[in-house]
Amino acid sequence: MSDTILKIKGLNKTLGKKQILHSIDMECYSGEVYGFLGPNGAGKTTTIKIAVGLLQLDEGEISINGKDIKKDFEGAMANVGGIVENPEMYKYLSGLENLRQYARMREGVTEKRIKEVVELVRLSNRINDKVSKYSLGMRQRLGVAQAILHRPKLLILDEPTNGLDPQGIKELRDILKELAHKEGTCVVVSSHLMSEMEMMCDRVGIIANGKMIGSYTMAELISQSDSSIAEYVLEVDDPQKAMGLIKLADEGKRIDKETGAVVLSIPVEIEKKKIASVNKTLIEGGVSLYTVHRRENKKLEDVFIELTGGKEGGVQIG
Ligand SMILES: Nc1ncnc2c1ncn2[C@@H]1O[C@H](COP(=O)(O)OP(=O)(O)OP(=O)(O)O)[C@@H](O)[C@H]1O
Repeated sequence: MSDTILKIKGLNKTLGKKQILHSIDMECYSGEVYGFLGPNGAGKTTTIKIAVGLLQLDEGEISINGKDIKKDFEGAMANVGGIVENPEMYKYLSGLENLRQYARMREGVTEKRIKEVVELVRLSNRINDKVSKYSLGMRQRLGVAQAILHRPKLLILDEPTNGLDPQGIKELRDILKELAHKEGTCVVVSSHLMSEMEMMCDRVGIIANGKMIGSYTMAELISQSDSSIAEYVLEVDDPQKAMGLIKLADEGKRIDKETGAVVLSIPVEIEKKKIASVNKTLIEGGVSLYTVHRRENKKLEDVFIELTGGKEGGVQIG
C-alpha cells in the first residue's frame, strides 16, 4: 500500500477579486507519477504554488508527508522539491558547481548524493560543462537534480515539458518514472497536454475552471474509451470525392473541418484490410492520397474533452 504524500482538501483561493480555486481535493501517493491536467488558466499553477509554499491558501488543508502546511510549514516543506518557474541557475558555472552551490543551502547533501542525482538525471558526461552550453532539456534535468538533492518525498513540476523537443520530453519522462517507480518519490507533473500525460503518468487528476473533476488511473480512463476503433486521417486532393468513393457507413467517415482531411473510424480487427482497400479505391477513383496517419487513442482524447466540458475551454490535445 502506497503512502499518501500530498493531500489537499477543500482548497479555496481568491486572487484579486476572482475565486481561482474552488474546493480542490487531491491525493497523491508515493511511487507514482501523478499528472495534474487542465486547460490553460484552469488553476494548476495556483494550486502548485500553494503546495510548494509560494502562495498562501485562503481555506482548506494541505499536508505533505503527513505534515500540515499551516501547523508545521517547515516540516512540510522539508519534504518538497519543486520547479514552478524556470529553475534559477548560474549560467557561467558548470552544472556540478551549480549543484554544489545549491547543496550548501541544504543540510546533509553529500558529494555522494550529488553524484547520485547527476547519474539519475543522466547528466554525468556533461556535468562539468557550463550551464550556458546546456540545451533547454539539460537545464530542465539539472533543475530536477537540484530539486531532489535533499531526497524530498514529493517532487512537483509545473509544466516541465514546455518548450522541450520530443527527445527532451522522452528523457524527462524516463527520469521521472524512474524517480517514482524505483525511488518511491511521489512525482506530480502539471500539463495541458493529454498526450504527454498518457505516456508519463500512472494517474491523472483533471482540473477545469478551478474545480477538480476527478482523479483517474490511466487504466480507468482507457476503459472509458473505446479502443476497438482505430482512427485514420487521410490527406487527399479532393476530400468530397474521396468521401463518395470510400465504402464505409456514414458515421465511420467525416471531413475534419479544420484541416480538410478525411477521417475514418475503422474497427481494429479489420483496419489493415480496410485501409488497404480504401487506398486502392481512391487510386482507382482518381483521388491523390498524400498521407495516411493512424491516430492513437483518439477516443481517449475524447474522454478528456468530455470530462473538461466540451471543446470550449476543454483540455488542449497535443
Ligand atoms: N495574481 C493574480 N491575480 C488575479 N488572477 C490571477 C492571478 N494569477 C493567476 N490568475 C488567474 O487565475 C487563473 C488560474 O491561473 P493558473 O496560472 O493557476 O492556471 P494554470 O492552470 O496554471 O494555467 P496555465 O497553464 O495557463 O499556467 C487564471 O484565470 C489566471 O488569469
